Amino acid sequence: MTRKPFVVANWKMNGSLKANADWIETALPQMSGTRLHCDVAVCAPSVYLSQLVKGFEHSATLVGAQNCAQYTQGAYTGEVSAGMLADIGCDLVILGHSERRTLFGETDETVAEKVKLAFDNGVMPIVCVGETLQEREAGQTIEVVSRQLRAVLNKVGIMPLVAGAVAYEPVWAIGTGKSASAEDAQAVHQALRAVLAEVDEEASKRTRILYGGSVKAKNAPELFAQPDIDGALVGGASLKAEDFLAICHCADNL
Ligand SMILES: O=C(CO)COP(=O)(O)O
Repeated sequence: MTRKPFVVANWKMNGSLKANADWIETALPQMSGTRLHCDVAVCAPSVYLSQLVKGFEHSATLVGAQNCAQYTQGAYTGEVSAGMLADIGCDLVILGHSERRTLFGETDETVAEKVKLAFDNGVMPIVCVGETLQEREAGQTIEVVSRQLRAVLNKVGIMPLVAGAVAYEPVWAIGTGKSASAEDAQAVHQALRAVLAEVDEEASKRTRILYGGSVKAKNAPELFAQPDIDGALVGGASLKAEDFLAICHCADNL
C-alpha cells in the first residue's frame, strides 16, 4: 500500500499580512501545477486563513486552521467553529496539538469532540498525539499515544483520519532542535498503525501518519524513509518558504 506523502506547515502564532504574502509569492511557483508530487498544506492563524485560501486558489496547496471550537455555534466568545472554517474554504484543521493540550487544557475528550465537528463539516482533521519527556523516560510512550488515538477512534471511527491524518509529535522534540531518531519515530508510528488496525485493518493502511518535532531538510530524508512515516508536520522550519519547500522536495524524492 503506498500512501501519498503529506507535508504540512504549522505556522503556529506567527505571520502578518505582508510576511504571508511574501511566503505565498515565494512558494507558489513551486506549489502550483505538477511541480510537487506530495500533498502540501499550510496551517495559519485563523485571521489569515482567507488570505491563504485566496493566495493558493489556483494551486493544489491545502489550507488549514490550527484549532476549532468544540461547539457548533452560539455564545462562545472568542471561538471559531468548524462550520466557519468550512465556510471560508479551509480544507483542514490541526487538532489536539500538544500546545493546545498543555497550554489550553484540551483533553482527549475535547479533542475527540472537535474531530467529530470538523469531519461533520467537511474539514479534514490532523490529529496530534505525543508523549512528554517524563512519560517517555517512564517507558509510557506507546501507552500515552495509544490512549490519545483511541479516544478519537472511539468517538468518530477511523474515516476522519483516513481523510485527514494522524501526527505523532513527541512533546520533547517540538521546537527543541532535538528530533526523535528515525528508528524511535518508526517504532511509535508502527504502534499507532496497529491501534488504527484494531478498528479497520484495510483503512489503517490508507491512513497517513506524519511525524512532527524539529523536522528540517537535513533530517527529513531519514524520517521519510521509514515505512510508517508518511510525511511531516513542520513548525519552525515552515516559517521560511524556502526551508519548507526543501522538506517538501525530500518527500518528493522518495
Ligand atoms: O509542533 C510542531 C508542528 O506542529 C513541530 O514544531 P517544530 O518543527 O518547530 O519542532
